[in-house]
Amino acid sequence: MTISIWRYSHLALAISSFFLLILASVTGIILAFEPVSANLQPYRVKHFDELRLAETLPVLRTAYPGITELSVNSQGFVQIKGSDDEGQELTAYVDPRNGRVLGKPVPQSAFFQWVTALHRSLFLHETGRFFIGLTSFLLLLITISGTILLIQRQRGVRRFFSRIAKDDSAQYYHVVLGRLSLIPIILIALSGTYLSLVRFELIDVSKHSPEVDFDAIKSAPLRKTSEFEIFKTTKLSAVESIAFPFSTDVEDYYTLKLKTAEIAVNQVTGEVLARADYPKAVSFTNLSLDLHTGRANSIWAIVLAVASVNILVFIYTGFAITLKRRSSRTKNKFTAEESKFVILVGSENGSTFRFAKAIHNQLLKAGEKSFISEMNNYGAFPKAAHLIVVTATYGLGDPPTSAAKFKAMIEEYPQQQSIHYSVLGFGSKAYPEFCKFAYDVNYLLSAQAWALSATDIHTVNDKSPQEFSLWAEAWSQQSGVQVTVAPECYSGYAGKMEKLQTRSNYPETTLPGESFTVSLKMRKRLPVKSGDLMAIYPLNDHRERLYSIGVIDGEIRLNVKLHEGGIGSSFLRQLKAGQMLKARIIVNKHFHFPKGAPEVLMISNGTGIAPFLGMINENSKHKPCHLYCGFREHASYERYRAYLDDSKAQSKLLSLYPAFSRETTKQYVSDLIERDADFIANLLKRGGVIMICGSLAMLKDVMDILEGICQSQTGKGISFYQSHNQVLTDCY
Ligand SMILES: Cc1cc2nc3c(=O)[nH]c(=O)nc-3n(C[C@H](O)[C@H](O)[C@H](O)COP(=O)(O)O)c2cc1C
Repeated sequence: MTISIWRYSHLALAISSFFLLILASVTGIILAFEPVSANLQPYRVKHFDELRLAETLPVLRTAYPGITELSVNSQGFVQIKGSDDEGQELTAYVDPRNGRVLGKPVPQSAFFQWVTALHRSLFLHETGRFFIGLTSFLLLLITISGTILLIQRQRGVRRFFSRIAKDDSAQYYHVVLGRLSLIPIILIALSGTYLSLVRFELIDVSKHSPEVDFDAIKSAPLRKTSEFEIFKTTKLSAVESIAFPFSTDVEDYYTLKLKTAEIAVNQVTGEVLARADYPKAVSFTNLSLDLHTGRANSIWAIVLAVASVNILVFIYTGFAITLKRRSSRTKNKFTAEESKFVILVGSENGSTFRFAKAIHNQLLKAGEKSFISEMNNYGAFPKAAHLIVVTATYGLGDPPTSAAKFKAMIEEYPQQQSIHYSVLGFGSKAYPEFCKFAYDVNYLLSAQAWALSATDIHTVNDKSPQEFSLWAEAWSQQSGVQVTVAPECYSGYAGKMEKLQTRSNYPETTLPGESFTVSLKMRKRLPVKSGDLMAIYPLNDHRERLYSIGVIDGEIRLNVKLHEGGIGSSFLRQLKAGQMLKARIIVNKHFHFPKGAPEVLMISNGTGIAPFLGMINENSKHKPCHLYCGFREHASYERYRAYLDDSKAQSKLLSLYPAFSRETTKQYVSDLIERDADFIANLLKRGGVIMICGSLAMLKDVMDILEGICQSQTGKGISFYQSHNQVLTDCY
């Protein structure tokens, strides 16, 4: 919740000041060139910072007896005023070491004058100055709120400088540049605000001249200027200006205007006649001017210019992010109460909403009553038959703002009828807790009495249209409503059809409810792996059926359960050896054999064993692999036994635990998992991976048991291991 308060403040401040910020930034970029070009002038002498007044004033007075004033600008150029030998007025930059004229001061160009006036006051005098001051202050607040958002995004101050995952270009650049230019922008804003307060006399910077007691002025002893103590100790770089005495009269004195004080110096004795220190605010004003204008240092001026360019980039990327977020808002044609399909979305930056909206639009097009909203708007859905939750993950596996209340609300408002739910998680593997919130939501839903799982949870890494399409296919198959990857999500996705040849199809006597195995030969070597999916189109129309693939000895193996009237299984069952088949291979990367894992535990029931048979075959490195497989009767297991025994003999499979649900001692695969709780907990602690393939009912039972094991033995929920890719599922 807090994140949204800072975000809305950040946005509101940016909206209220963006026009003036653009103007101030553009003019600021131009004005940064003035100190850069000024600093390029050759009027600052070598070792300027070391020069003392005792060295320079006598030289200048000798060279220019008519000198009345000396001033030092912020670039360290020494300018004198007075009259030359011929009595002509003289204004020049000089070398303070020898009095040599270096050049003539040129007034600020008309262009820079114009830009300066625009930057300072918008040509509106005091009113303009007020608005510019206010803009500086707003920039300060924007920077503060932006910094807080950045800290929240990075999950703590200590991670402020840790890597930023690149997942969305506008946001990525907004954040990366924000972090880079944070300090210069804060300084621009602070100094600008301060200078405005000074300008409106809200800060007192009044300088008082020193009060000289003329009665006390001494005319002896006569000292040389080079021996004046104050001149020996004062550096030229500390001076703003020096007024020379008009005459040799002892009552005429030197007036030294330094950066911090004004001092009157007896021209005969060199004594300090009086001193008036400036208030501290004067030093702050000078510092603010240096920081705000870059007048004293070309490199800083360039930094300021770059920071000003960045402000323009922030304005652009900030509004791009906002527009994207707002584009996800949608008006519903049907109410939550009357809709059969309810889509709840957890999205921070709008991209998840785009995908969810594509589903919603397709449902509406198919004539269905569909309702889409934020997850926080969870409520009663009396007519709903399907609930689709599409959510991103943020922070440490946290919900996006629009889903922050979901967990609490779901417990509070149980639905009155059964609803088929499906969870689709969006996330990025660049973060340690991949799609954690989606896993949490899936688990939470699975625990609700009214909720029936329509599909296994699916995840989408970096907005992958392919991964989205896997969910769409699985869900379409269950719901009977076709959902595809809409062009707004991805325009280039087109599944390529491959030609495969049937090698064998057995047993030939398969009856409905029983399973059979189809072996398919690839005409050319396809980059297919066990765990990938194969889509077939049995009626040559949009109707698609998906099967898990096991690859054994270069052949694709499908284990299929024959359904009475099932178009996919009936089609596959009638294939004869040698017959050709057109199919689409769908890469299902998240369910490939985890090569990096130290140990793998596979859990299946029924035909879910198919991908595992291939993975065991793939295990040439003899990684410890354990298979827990459930069947109805011994007969179904017999078909795989020889192969599995052989794999054990070759050390490709370490342990094998079959469970039979329709034999005299009824046992489910979940019973075996419960029995081996300690072993499973230790396997997870060692970094091992659990893979589950089979029916959704089996998945629910197994996940409930795994949740209990994980909570009691590791102190972490199952979603933690799911989000760390230690629990992989592919169920239907
Ligand atoms: C600050 C930040 C934190 C994120 N944290 C996670 C995370 O912990 N786990 C994850 O899987 N994805 C994480 N992501 C990636 C987002 O979930 C992913 O990009 C998602 O597609 C964004 O969806 P949205 O545009 O609808 O908000 C994070 C992204 C950002 C910007």
